[in-house]
Amino acid sequence: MPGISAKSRAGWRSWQLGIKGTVCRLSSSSSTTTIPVIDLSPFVDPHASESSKTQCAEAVHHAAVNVGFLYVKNHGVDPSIMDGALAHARAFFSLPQVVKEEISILNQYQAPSNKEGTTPPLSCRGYQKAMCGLGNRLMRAFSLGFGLPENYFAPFYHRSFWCLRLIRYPPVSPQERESLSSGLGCGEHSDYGCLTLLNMDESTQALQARNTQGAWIFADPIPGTLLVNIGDMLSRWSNGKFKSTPHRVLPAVGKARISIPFFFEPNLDTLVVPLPECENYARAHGKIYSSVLFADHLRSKVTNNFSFLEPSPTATSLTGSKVHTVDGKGSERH
Ligand SMILES: O=C(O)CCC(=O)C(=O)O
Ligand SMILES: [Fe+2]
Repeated sequence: MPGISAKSRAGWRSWQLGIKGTVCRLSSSSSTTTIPVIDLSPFVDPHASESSKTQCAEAVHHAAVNVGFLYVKNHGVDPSIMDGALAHARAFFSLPQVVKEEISILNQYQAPSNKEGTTPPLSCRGYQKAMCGLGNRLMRAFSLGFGLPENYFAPFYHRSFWCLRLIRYPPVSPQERESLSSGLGCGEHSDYGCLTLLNMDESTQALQARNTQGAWIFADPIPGTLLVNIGDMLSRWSNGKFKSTPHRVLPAVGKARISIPFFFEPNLDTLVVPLPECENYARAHGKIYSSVLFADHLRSKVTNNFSFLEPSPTATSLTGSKVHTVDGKGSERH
């Protein structure tokens, strides 16, 4: 999830080339790098062979370690679900301002429940289920990639504290696009959770990821794929081995852009214990991470990033029976 205050990291290793499978080759003036496109069908097909799963898990692992971003194709989410969500978002954003403000994050601390007259994006149950399904498939691939049992992460995700966000970037003039201080895009940040599953409209040259050479690389939509990126929490879970790559969004000239990030997170009460399987990596890079309760991690990120928030409850009360969330979604629902 984006921080409102941008954060950057120094000293990133260069993204490496040469991952197996299809590759989307993207160039910038100072470097060439790739965001791999990975076929996730072995984790969709219940009859897939173990060797096809292992191969796919290796590709996913490689991308998470070296790039922090990957496209997935044959991911098991029906295209009509993805397109339907974009259509809902478009319909919502074209509503009168006064209607949209009813559910403004500034007007309430918890998302409204599905009440009479609810605007279209709140009927998002099917989308949420599809994204949680995809998130679980990816976590199975990550488990195998770490050399763990395929269902290692399952107990941490059965009450995922997911968050769905609909974003519209208003169109800008060429001058405003040049001026990053216009505030109309999304500033450089890394996502603070585990996995972000991004559904974007057809606009190009908007989302950019920063490689270790500091070059901004466009991550344009590829039909039939979803873009996945690793967040800070999963990076920490992997003892820093997975990259939580900084990214940003430039506003589009003359045309609004819609994007729908789905933040697939563990249960709020998950104690994230950095994986011993990655300790060698952590030692070699001079940093061993400590365990953290996901609720504590989330609370500290959210309160740092959203200045309008009042001091939030303690972690212990957050993990209790009633959860409030600032992003309009919470857990305990599936
Ligand atoms: O709109 C996008 O393409 C990305 C948004 C994003 O990075 C975020 O919400 O964390
Ligand atoms: Fe982000």
